[in-house]
Amino acid sequence: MRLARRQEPDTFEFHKPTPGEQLIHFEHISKAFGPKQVYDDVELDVRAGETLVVMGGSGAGKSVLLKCLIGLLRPDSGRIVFQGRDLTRFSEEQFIRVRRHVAMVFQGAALFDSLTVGENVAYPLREHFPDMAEDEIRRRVAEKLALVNLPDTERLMPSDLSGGMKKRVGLARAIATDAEVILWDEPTTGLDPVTTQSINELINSMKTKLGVTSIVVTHDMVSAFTVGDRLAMLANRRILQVGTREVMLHSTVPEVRAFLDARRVELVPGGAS
Ligand SMILES: Nc1ncnc2c1ncn2[C@@H]1O[C@H](COP(=O)(O)OP(=O)(O)OP(=O)(O)O)[C@@H](O)[C@H]1O
Repeated sequence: MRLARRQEPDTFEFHKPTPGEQLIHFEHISKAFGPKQVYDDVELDVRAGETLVVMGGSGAGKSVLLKCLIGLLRPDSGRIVFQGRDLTRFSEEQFIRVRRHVAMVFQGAALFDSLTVGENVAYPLREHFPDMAEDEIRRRVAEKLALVNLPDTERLMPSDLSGGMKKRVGLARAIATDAEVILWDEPTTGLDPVTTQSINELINSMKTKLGVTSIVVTHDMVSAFTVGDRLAMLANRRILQVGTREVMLHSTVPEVRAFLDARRVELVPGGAS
């Protein structure tokens, strides 16, 4: 049934994209907090099925970009176009529907401490699908926990978990609704190398097995160059350069060069592919 014109602004339907097509476009985004100008004319596109890494120094505005995409913050001007729809004009109610398809894995996992692991993962299912049967919720929770290598942990409490396990529960919760786009805010910060590697592998397997599009914000250049199909450098209130690993490794943009040299990216095993 075709919706009446007056209802159109209240709907948000995700259409399965063709891999590689433009999915999201940040268009002339500006944002300030009081006197602090965080963005001035940010331009960035995200393609369906890719992992796009956003890198930049502390306070550059990487997390704010993700928060603008899911409506937790609003740009002052510009548009965020998602499959042809301008999200900056969306109401909170519409963003709730967007968040079914665009899930964020928050820095520090942000689990509910008073809920079991199982209830944490079930939370978005109960929120977005109030009519879903308990059996189906249990099945999906078990499936997602298995996917993040934490099978049979439903009854544990967050306080029983290590930092890496909490991150993985946060991921299971983010993917519970089968979101097509996942936003990762510092997914490997503070993790040991083995857990970091398992998170990198998860990001890659979300893409290869499920066709998920990811935006990853990270300080961790090993992770950035392991998971990123393209990398974007955010600095001086703008996206200064976007490119493949190879392009970025050989960047001649002074800010990008200085950022990468300071992190010795050339020494990253497998970094230059
Ligand atoms: N809700 C807010 N209110 C006021 N200022 C904010 C808010 N959120 C972010 N900022 C400011 O915006 C700037 C960018 O923040 P953001 O968290 O995006 O940085 P970041 O690049 O992710 O940094 P980090 O790598 O340290 O997490 C910072 O100066 C921050 O203090």
